[in-house]
Amino acid sequence: MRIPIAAGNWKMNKTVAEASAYAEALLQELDTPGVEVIICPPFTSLYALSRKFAGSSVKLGAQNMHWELKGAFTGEISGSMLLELGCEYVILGHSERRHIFRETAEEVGKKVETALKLGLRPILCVGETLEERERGETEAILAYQLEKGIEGITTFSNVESIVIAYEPVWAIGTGKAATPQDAQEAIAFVRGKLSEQFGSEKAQQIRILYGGSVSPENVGQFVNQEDIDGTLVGGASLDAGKFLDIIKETARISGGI
Ligand SMILES: O=C[C@H](O)COP(=O)(O)O
Repeated sequence: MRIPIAAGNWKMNKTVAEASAYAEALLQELDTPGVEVIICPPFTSLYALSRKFAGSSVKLGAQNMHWELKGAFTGEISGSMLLELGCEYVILGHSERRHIFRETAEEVGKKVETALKLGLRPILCVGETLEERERGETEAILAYQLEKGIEGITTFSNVESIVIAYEPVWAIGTGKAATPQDAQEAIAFVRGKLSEQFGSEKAQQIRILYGGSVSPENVGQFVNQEDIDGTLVGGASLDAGKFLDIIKETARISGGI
């Protein structure tokens, strides 16, 4: 049984004061034991939120990290620094990192490898652009990003701790979500690739999320799909009330595991 996830990626939003107020509002209302809730704030709010969420079921994630543990990498943050701040998860290879900051698939793979070695759980994002989809290249892109993302981890036994997020680039922040059928198809393809790499038993344990214009209104349709184990939410996670609705709907559709 794969426990569903509702993960909020705040991107570059919220000051420490705003993040703390959000955490208080979330904790006051949160009562959904069947869903794993993850908040990924900017680095600057991680320490404050780790204190707020201590003793609660809410998990903390970062939005990026470097593949090296320390050194002359101005402006970067290491996985061990994230662990010290109480992070359990780290988003890697988000499309904004790949497209705006030109992160390569190989670099993402190095980060995934380091995260798993440290015991940090990667949320590895994969997804095609609109042009790639229109050219019929969706599966080729997913296969490539996945292959490079996981190629360093075949020797590790904790591969099931990885989470994959399928985020079609054209659906991110546009209000135009993928159809649940298209998302299911892409995610089933990803699970098939994981199965080829790690065997079907491991692949069945790995959670795969959908991300891209998820809202309280459409989340149920995604979580209802056979291979979709939750959502990675951007814009709608910035409002504690909306994110709570997404968590509740995820719990309701998943049958309150
Ligand atoms: O990581 C989250 C995604 O980029 C989705 O963002 P969005 O929900 O604002 O479309």
